[in-house]
Amino acid sequence: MFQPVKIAPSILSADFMNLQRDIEAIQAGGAGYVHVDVMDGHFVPNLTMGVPVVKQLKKITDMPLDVHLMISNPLEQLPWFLEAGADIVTVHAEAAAGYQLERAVEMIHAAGAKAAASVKPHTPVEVLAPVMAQLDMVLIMSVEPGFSGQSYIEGSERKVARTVELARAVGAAPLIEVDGGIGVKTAPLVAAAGADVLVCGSAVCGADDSAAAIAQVTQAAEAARAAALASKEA
Ligand SMILES: O=C(CO)[C@@H](O)[C@H](O)COP(=O)(O)O
Ligand SMILES: [Co+2]
Repeated sequence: MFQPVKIAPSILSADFMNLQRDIEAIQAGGAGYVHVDVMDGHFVPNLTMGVPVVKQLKKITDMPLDVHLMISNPLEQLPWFLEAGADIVTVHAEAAAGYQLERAVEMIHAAGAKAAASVKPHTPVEVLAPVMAQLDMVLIMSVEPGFSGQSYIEGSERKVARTVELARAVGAAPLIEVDGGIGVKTAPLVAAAGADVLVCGSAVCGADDSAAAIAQVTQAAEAARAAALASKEA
């Protein structure tokens, strides 16, 4: 908990006709990861990008590719994304019932990538208990997955705090990423609760100056995190 906060700009809000330009801008602005939202039109009611985009991104940036799979039957497609160069792969608990989530984590690790699991807003984070000790990252959705530009669901920060507790209870310390409606106003809430990685779509890739936006969100998050830490120590 309380590692330096990193920003993972979601390229879903980037200008696809100028994607390389946008990637260079977020890298220069200090982004920690490139967040790639893969949607299949089935698990979520939207269709976005897939393996070819991950392959091309790998050629133009050395920022870690944080691939958020919002797809049904993730075990079928996981090998494709791993082969394409995904550095962190997130699988949704709702799409990987029973043993499938454990299997997904094994497959990701066997390929040398980092494994993450995500829960939608109405799914309790407790469903991740069977794999919590193996996870490199937990992704808490603070909007219903499917679209960028939605408003942060109030109270999502409580789920972040709960995730910290659950992880600690099994002696684990996965990174905690929060995704959906994160910007200067909401970043402080989740950072104070223990979030390490903030996905920002419209607030960063949708901004005129993405580097300035990264700096503003990071500053807001770090200030809240420092205040939370100070109040714990007091
Ligand atoms: O996974 C998703 C949406 O399903 C996200 O990564 C969004 O793309 C983030 O966009 P903003 O809410 O930050 O605009
Ligand atoms: Co996402």
